[in-house]
Amino acid sequence: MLFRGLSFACAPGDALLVAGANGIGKSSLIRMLAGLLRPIAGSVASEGAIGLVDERLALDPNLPLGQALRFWERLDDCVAPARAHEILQLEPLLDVPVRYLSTGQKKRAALARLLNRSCPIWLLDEPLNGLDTQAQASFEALIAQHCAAGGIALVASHQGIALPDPARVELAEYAV
Ligand SMILES: Nc1ncnc2c1ncn2[C@@H]1O[C@H](COP(=O)(O)OP(=O)(O)OP(=O)(O)O)[C@@H](O)[C@H]1O
Repeated sequence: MLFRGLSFACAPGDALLVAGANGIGKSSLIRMLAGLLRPIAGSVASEGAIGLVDERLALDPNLPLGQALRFWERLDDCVAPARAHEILQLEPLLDVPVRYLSTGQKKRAALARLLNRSCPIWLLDEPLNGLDTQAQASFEALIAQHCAAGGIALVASHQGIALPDPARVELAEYAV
């Protein structure tokens, strides 16, 4: 048992920060919200498509990045993939096999998958991990834009992250 008695709601435009020490259950909560893990008790209701970014890249390590991203761009009916490549500065990397990308480059590739889906609910598990200061600031700006356009951003992070007027869930308060 990780936590009990936790309840919250997010409306369009909301940002919510899930905070807590290593192992408290932030990733588990995010996986429950994404429908990948079933809580022992309680329920999750959501309206609208959910985009999850966590430590798993979900890109073929043997393909050049452009081709690996194209797999998802086709599945997701993405109409303007070049936009995400540009925003995340992936253009110079499109011919590089995914397995050769650095930690931060891989994270930017995962974020491109998220942008290409244009889904209203973002579940972000440690989204700044591996990003340099400039890439962190750019992604924080993207989160602010997403919320300003009526999206929801729910973020688990143990490092400081700038979110627009965030609500905060301190998981330690619900720990069992
Ligand atoms: N499938 C599983 N079966 C059993 N225990 C698990 C499982 N997945 C995670 N745990 C345990 O649940 C606890 C919470 O893990 P979780 O990954 O949710 O923590 P976290 O708050 O995201 O940690 P971190 O900040 O280190 O990423 C940990 O003690 C972990 O070992």
